[in-house]
Amino acid sequence: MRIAVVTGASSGIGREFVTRIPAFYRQLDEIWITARRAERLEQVKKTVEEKTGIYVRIFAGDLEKDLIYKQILNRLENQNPDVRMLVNAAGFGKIGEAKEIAGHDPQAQLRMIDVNCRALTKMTLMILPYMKKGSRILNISSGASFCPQPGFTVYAATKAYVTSFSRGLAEELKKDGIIVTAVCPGPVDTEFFEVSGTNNSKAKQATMVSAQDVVRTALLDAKMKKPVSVHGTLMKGARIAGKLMPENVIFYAMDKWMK
Ligand SMILES: NC(=O)C1=CN([C@@H]2O[C@H](COP(=O)(O)OP(=O)(O)OC[C@H]3O[C@@H](n4cnc5c(N)ncnc54)[C@H](OP(=O)(O)O)[C@@H]3O)[C@@H](O)[C@H]2O)C=CC1
Ligand SMILES: N[C@@H](C=O)C(=O)O
Repeated sequence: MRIAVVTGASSGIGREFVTRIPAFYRQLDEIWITARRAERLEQVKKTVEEKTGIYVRIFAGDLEKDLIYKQILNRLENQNPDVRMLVNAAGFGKIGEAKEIAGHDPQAQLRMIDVNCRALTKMTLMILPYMKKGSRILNISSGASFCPQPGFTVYAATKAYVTSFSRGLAEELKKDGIIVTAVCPGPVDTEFFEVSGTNNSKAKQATMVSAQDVVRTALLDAKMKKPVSVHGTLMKGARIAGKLMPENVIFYAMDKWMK
């Protein structure tokens, strides 16, 4: 049985992947989707099943808790599927200085590390034994992984982990023919900014792209076995600048970017 697994499937980038994966892998038997909001997952299931005929299996639960992994692992052990694609899209950010955020919500940034880094790593390591030559892992990182971002410090640090983890893993898995792509978008028009807190940044609003465009680029880049997928000229430039610019110039630019 050939399957794809998508986390963060209840909205935004993850949901967009679920709708596009059937055209990417035409011989899938099932897509397994996960997020906390079960009713949202039901809507995604209905839409995708009606459109493609592929069975969508729901795992509703919180990636900060153990139960969801047990449920998925149980199913993996019972069905021994060939996982063609894993998309780790679940994640969130909180805008603000680290000390400020900790002052009104002491757990928020630790939870961010749990979901953005720990859950992504745990899911990847759990599913890897079920992947074969030609399987793909897409980890949704961010342009925020290109350099430190004061005012979004912990979030940017979690995404630096995701990009680094994905690039290292991509090298390790080359011998097995498994392709890993870190997807690094700039601002994307999703519910992300409802969760992250007010997005006053005019630069972000002016450069916002759609989840459709980001996912289309990501799937093409994964097809071409690229280790990093960056949608759009601006973010491609930001990636190069993050490598070449002196730190004081980067921090000046980040200050403007966040305002
Ligand atoms: N939007 C943007 O500007 C950018 C986003 N990204 C990254 O893209 C990814 C997807 O974000 P995006 O689609 O934009 O945002 P959304 O808020 O639309 O989607 C986030 C998804 O993550 C799931 N999720 C969050 N916390 C948990 C949890 N504890 N357990 C299980 N699922 C969880 C949510 O589901 P539910 O609430 O139902 O649990 C939801 O499906 C994230 O990793 C984000 O960091 C990267 C660059 C830019
Ligand atoms: N890239 C976006 C989040 O990851 C942002 O800059 O807000």
